[in-house]
Amino acid sequence: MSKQRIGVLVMSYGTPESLDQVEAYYTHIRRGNPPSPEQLKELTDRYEAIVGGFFPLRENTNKQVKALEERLNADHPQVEFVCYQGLKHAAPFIEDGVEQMAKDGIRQAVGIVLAPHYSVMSVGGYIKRAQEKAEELGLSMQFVKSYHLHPKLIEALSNRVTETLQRFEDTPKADIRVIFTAHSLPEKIVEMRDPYPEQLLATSKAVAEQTGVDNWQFGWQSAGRTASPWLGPDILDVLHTIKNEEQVQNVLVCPVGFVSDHLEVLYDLDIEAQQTAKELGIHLERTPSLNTDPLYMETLSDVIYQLCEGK
Ligand SMILES: CC1=C(CCC(=O)O)c2cc3nc(cc4[nH]c(cc5[nH]c(cc1n2)c(C)c5CCC(=O)O)c(CCC(=O)O)c4C)C(CCC(=O)O)=C3C
Ligand SMILES: [Fe+2]
Repeated sequence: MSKQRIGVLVMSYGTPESLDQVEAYYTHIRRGNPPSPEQLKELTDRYEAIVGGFFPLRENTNKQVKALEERLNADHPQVEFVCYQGLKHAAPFIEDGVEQMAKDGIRQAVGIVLAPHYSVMSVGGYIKRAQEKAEELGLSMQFVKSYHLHPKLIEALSNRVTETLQRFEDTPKADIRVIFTAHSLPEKIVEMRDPYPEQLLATSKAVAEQTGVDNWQFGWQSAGRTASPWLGPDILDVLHTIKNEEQVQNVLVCPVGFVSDHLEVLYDLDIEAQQTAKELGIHLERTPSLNTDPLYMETLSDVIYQLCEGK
């Protein structure tokens, strides 16, 4: 008898492949509205600032998907797991991934997003698109919605916090403010009783507990520049406030909402927040991204398998 075959749609944000694709990418994020020349230049400049217009998210997602497929098949040799990529704003799009599964004759499929926290505006959007395409093709799919408290995820993040605290050398731990961050979303999600802020706080609290960190807080980052308000306080404002009101001089930023090196980490934190910290005389460090951390791959493998087993 042949092995049971399960298709896994691994979804991620997506990034351009080259600088000339930035406009199409940005237009897609803006739901078909092309950016103004100023907006396009501003985004292109940010990509150029991070390692000279290289798009690390592309390679990182490729590596994560490959590592996850290997992990799943090593953990469960009785099943054949086949991973497909589905990106939100770049090719291969979410719909392309679902279509490829159907073409390959996949009968059982699950979907997961490379982002641990659920929001109807983020993960919810990925799932909706995959679900719609799957229904159109008569493929039945199940989805992992969040995995923000999985013990191996907490362990992976805690290891990074503990290791990065060493960079402050002789500074007592109590004098280092740990700031957990995630991508901001429009404030209206709060009225919608969206679980996103609560899940992010739960992850932060679990990591703080596991690392014995008492001096911590949460801050938002990378808010959109639109007329409607976004969740705050923003990390840049937090840096000003804690320096001016509490004389904090050492900050460790841990971006718990992101799992990969990309623009939000390499630009918004490493360039923009670092610049603000320098101006304020704050020593700022950031925890390394998870990327293909084996504990992160095990987290994904576990939650996918549990879903397949109906646990
Ligand atoms: C919740 C969330 C995550 C985390 C969860 C997840 O991973 O899904 C995330 C991740 C990412 N966001 C990314 C890039 C961008 N996001 C933008 C704009 C927006 N993000 C939003 C939300 C999120 N975004 C929202 C509500 C907007 C406003 C427009 C809209 O309503 O959709 C813009 C437009 C310009 C700007 O505002 O900066 C860019 C370039 C990249 C890729 C970076 C790279 O290429 O290296 C990544 C991983
Ligand atoms: Fe974004």
